[in-house]
Order: sequence, then structure tokens, then C-alpha cells
Amino acid sequence: VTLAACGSDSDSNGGGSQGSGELSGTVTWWDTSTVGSEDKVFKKIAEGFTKKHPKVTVKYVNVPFGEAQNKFKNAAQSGSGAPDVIRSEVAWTPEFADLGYLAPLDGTAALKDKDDFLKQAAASTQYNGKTYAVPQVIDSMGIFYNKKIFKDAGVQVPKNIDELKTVSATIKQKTGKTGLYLRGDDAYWFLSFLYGEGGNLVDAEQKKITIGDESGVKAFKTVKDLVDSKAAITDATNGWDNMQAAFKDGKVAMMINGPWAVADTLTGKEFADKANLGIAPVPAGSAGQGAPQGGHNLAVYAGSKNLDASYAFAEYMTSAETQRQVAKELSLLPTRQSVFIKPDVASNEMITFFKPVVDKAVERPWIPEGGSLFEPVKVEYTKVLTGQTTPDAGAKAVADAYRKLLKDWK
Ligand SMILES: C[C@H]1O[C@H](O[C@H]2[C@H](O)[C@@H](O)[C@@H](O[C@H]3[C@H](O)[C@@H](O)[C@@H](O[C@H]4[C@H](O)[C@@H](O)[C@@H](O)O[C@@H]4CO)O[C@@H]3CO)O[C@@H]2CO)[C@H](O)[C@H](O)[C@@H]1N[C@H]1C[C@@H](CO)[C@H](O)[C@@H](O)[C@@H]1O
Repeated sequence: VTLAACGSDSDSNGGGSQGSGELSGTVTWWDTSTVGSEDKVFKKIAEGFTKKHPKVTVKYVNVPFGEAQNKFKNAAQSGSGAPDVIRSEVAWTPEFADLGYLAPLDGTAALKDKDDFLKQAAASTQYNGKTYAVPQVIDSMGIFYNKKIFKDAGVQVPKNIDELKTVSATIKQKTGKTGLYLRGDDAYWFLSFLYGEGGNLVDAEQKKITIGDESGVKAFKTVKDLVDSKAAITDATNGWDNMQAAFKDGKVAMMINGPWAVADTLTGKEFADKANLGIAPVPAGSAGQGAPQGGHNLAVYAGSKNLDASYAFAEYMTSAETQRQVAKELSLLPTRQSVFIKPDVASNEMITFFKPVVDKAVERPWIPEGGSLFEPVKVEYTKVLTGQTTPDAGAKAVADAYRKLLKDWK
């Protein structure tokens, strides 16, 4: 596809569909997918839009996940440099909608066959009774494990925390390898342990802050014990790269991760034979078992000068055919029910494992502050894992931070 002549974004030479209704002009899309594994697939698909709409120029821009949210808010606020379409993480969507930065999509070409979307995937696109995005991928987390190491150690995949510790001890003793890599610099990796203790960050229904309750303290104790007992190794920074490297090189037998890690993981020497990668539910805690719901939507910038082409692009990128192609090439989960039964999706082991997991994943509150709940947890989670604070003080500190964030919550 020809890249836009001038380097600017949607606020110039947007064009828009000419009288005949044929789409034209430029659509700038900010994609946040992982460079080196996911981005090339999404870029190829995005550029394919021009085959259907020859007068539209798609400008694909990859913006790192950790920067895109603020970059979009700054651009939308200043009214210059914002893209026409953004890959909006599930927690960013209510916040952007609340700020007025997203075009409502009800009744537009962006929303086709909307009843085909999984309810839990569509939930994060709804705000104040309107639809502000189109669900692109849904995900959750599971245990990724190295079948060869498990075979050499003669152990089975752990179902709960106690088994995780004994299995890790046996793996260490029999193979010298560490059982689990537990990512320590991203609070998303703490949630399944919190849910396992019957806890949660907040109770949105009751507008209650619950992370400081006994269940939150216990969850912090659980993760600290995994590291102190040497069942797991962790890092305070650069967790993604360290986790992927340790697991791909066979230094650890397990990691907790999601479908977005599959493509990169399969490039590891340990998984040249894809069959060596196993997947299982996250371990249960003392009071339950559960994994978090995550994912990404496609949203249209309210200030786009090319809304018609942007609506059509968002629909194209989340259509059943695109979702089938993405599932096939990246093992990412569709958000359309109809796609799961297509042959090369139904035969994908990763997808057939994660579908029931996302069906019962713990939903989060889709409120504007939802995404802001992670930073305070991450700070204390990392400090607990590295012994800089106690589980009790850590849990309480998060609750205090939430009281400042969620004014009228108890
Ligand atoms: C701290 C952040 O807290 C929250 O994020 C939660 C998130 O809500 C959870 O759902 C979960 O996300 C899953 C995700 O669902 C799962 O799909 C996967 O995503 C893959 C992609 O699949 C892969 O394609 C590729 O993109 O790569 C993606 C990432 O791997 O894994 C994600 C988990 O990593 O966990 C997130 C917490 O990390 C906030 O929302 C903010 O993001 C906040 N960061 C801000 C912080 C600001 C400065 O403070 C800074 O200025 C701001 O710019 C930063 O934005």
C-alpha cells in the first residue's frame, strides 16, 4: 500500500468518502501489538484493506503498548496527531469514551453482526449505553509448560499452589531447572493468585475496595512464598523479555501467560517442536481458581476527518474472516462466536484451551478508572516479591492508593 504522502495523521488530507459513497482518503491506525511476532500479521491484514477500497490509503503505525494510551490521550486532547483508529486495550476504552475521544459506533458501518460478539468481549466497548469500540481479541491466562522437562522430572501439571511447590521442587532436584517464572513487574500476573484466595482488587457493585482484605494479604503471601521457597524466579524490571527468554531457553519449566505470548514462545529453541508446549489452567489457591479477562478493541477517534473510511476499517479488522486469519496465524482468540467453529480455529489447541478459560474469566469493572488500578498494585507487588515490603503492608498500601483514586468508594 502507498503510505500517506505527507507524514501527518488523521487531521490532514483525511479526505473522506466522495459523493459516490466510494471510500477514499487516509486511515491512520495505531496498532499496539508485539513487534516481531504479532505486528507483521496485523500490518499485512491492515494493508489488505486497500484491495477492497483502492482509494483509501492505510497508514499502519505500531505504537508500543506501554506508550499508546497516554500518547493517544495527549494527541486527542491537543487535537493534533491522533490516529483515525486505535487498538484500544479493554481498560482504556471506557476511559477514552468518558473523555469524549471516541466516536460512538451504534448505527455505523463499524458494527456489523454485533450479536456475534462474545458478551464478555463486548462488555468493555459499552459506555453510558453507547458502543465506543469493536472487540478485536479477548484473552486470559494459563500455565504454559515444557512437556519434556515435566517428562524428565516425572511430574504432572500442578492444579494448586501446594502442587506447584512440590512439582517445582521435584523439577529442581531431577533436572536442576526452576519450576516457574513468575513475572514480577506487571500486576496482571498477580491477579490469578488474588482470585485464587477468593479476593479481588475492588467490588465494583458495592463500590468497595477489597484488595486490603485478608484475601489480598494472603495472595501477596502466596506469591512471596513461591519466590522465597525457590519454586519461582522473578524480576523487578524487564519481566516480559526475561520471562520469555527463560521459558524459550528451557531454564524454567513453567510460566503463566496468555495467547499473545504463543507466537513469540514458539520461536524458542525448546518449542521448535510445537508439541512440546503444554497449556493448563492457572493453579487454584486456598479459596478458588480464576484467571483475569484481558483483550483489545478497535476504536475510532472522535476527531477523525475520515469517519466513513475509519468505520469501514474497524469493521474489516474485526470481521469474521480477519479474526479467522489472526486466530490461524497467531493463536489469538476471536471475539466473534461464529469464528470458533471454523475448521482451522477449532483445530487450534491453544484456542480450544483458552475458549473455556475466557468464558469463565473473572471480569473486571469497565469503568474509566479501571486501568488505573494496576499501577498501585504493581508497585506493591514488586516490592513484596523483592522483600521491600510485607504482604500486609503492601495490601494496605494499595487500598490506600485506591481510596485516593476512587473518591466515594468505601
Ligand atoms: C500499567 C497499565 O495498567 C493497565 O494495563 C493492564 C490492562 O488493563 C490489563 O488488561 C492487562 O493487560 C494485558 C492485556 O489485556 C493482554 O492482552 C496483554 O497485552 C499484550 C497484547 O495482547 C499484545 O498484543 C501487545 O500489545 O502487548 C501487550 C502487553 O504485553 O497483556 C497485558 C498485560 O501486560 O494488564 C495491564 C497491566 O500491564 C492500564 O490499562 C494501562 O495499560 C497501564 N499502563 C499505562 C501506564 C502509564 C504510566 O503509568 C502510561 O503512561 C500509559 O501509557 C500506560 O498505558
